[in-house]
Amino acid sequence: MLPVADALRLIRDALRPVPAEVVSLDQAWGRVLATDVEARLTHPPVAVSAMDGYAVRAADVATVPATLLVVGAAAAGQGIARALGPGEAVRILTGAPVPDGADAIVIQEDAELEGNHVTFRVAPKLGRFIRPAGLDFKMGDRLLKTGQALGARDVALCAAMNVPWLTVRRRPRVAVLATGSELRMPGEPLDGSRIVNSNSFLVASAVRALGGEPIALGIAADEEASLRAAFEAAAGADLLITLGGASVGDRDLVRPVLEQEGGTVIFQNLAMRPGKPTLFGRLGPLPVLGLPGNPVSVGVSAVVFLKPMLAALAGLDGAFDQEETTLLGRDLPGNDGRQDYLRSTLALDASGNRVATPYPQQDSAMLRLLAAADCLVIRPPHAPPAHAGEPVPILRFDTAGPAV
Ligand SMILES: Nc1nc2c(c(=O)[nH]1)N[C@H]1C(S)=C(S)[C@@H](COP(=O)(O)OP(=O)(O)OC[C@H]3O[C@@H](n4cnc5c(N)ncnc54)[C@H](O)[C@@H]3O)O[C@H]1N2
Ligand code: MOO
Repeated sequence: MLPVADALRLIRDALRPVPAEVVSLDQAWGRVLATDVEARLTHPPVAVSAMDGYAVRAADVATVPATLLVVGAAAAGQGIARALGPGEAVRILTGAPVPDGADAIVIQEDAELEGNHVTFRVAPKLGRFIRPAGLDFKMGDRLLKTGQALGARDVALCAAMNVPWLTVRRRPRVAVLATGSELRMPGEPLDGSRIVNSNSFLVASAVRALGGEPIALGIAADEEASLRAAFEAAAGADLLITLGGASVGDRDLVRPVLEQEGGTVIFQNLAMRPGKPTLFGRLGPLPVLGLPGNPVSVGVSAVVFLKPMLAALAGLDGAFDQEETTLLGRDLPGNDGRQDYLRSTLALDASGNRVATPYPQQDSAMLRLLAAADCLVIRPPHAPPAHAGEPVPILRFDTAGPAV
């Protein structure tokens, strides 16, 4: 049985980022940059006022009260044509260009206007409330980097940098194939001991949440011809995920058919629970992840494998380090040789610490607890008994994308 960390390394070594495409800003959220992004302007382009008030020469207001002549008004995007002379002030609004000659802004709360004269009772410091040109960024500054996923703030920054188009990785296309003659699609008539296909929906939804594009290949029967046809339909995808038929039973055909078709198996059988029969291989250029059929194995694999795989296909930096640490909410017995992923709730204790509490029942077929869980507590192979209050590694379900 291969340790999970080794499996992740083999997966990382086998995956390459998908090609890039150009998208407009309104399609950019959640995408991963395939080039650095440079500012196409300087922001602010000129010195501007940070407040509503009066632009002055600080030296004219060094002794207060001081009265100056108001010679014009400046608003955002609309400066005044002439420079400020001695004894002069300009009415100025937030964001307006500061007139030449002015070197401080006095806010209007500290000024008294009478006719076209303004009196100040507070002496401003040199440069007060003036944002110099380029305070935010300068033309040519590289503010966003290749491999970065774009959140809402990043998209806004690109817009402010006057960059309307971005070169990003196209969404990885993930073909999803359920296998099992017992399976029916939700809503189909069910007879006998048919099972409803839930796994395809979990994986397709997770692929979407992780920035990919799922391709639904439906259900293959437990027959070689059916699997073969489905494998052919996956050509052109960036990744094929098969669900079920991964174990050692007579009807577990994913591996035999993959090998018959000239594919290779890079690993199978992991020291993990659930998810032991997980397989990773290749069919020509197509990476193949074979997950066991148990719905909980699929849910766990979505976090443990799918997330880093989609990150690697999208060229996302640093996404293989997803573990966090929280405190354990209950005592746990010592572990055997498989790394356990325990469905757990996450809550704050009375002191404000985050606490992860595993459910007492962890059967691999119980989808209900998978859906209710907030995170997975990781129990490394041969971990000694753990006590409530100890720090433990966890994987969260709710940290898919770059969000805001
Ligand atoms: N002798 C052994 N038997 C088993 C071993 C083993 O090492 N030796 N491993 C066990 C482990 S661990 C797992 S996990 C399962 C995985 O088996 P398969 O990958 O072959 O999964 P299936 O048999 O196809 O299905 C298992 C279970 O899940 C249901 N299922 C399948 N697909 C779906 C779907 N798309 N949606 C919802 N539910 C699905 C299926 O009906 C079965 O109930 O093997 C153990 N056995
Ligand atoms: O590894 Mo299986 O997924 O334990 O249930």
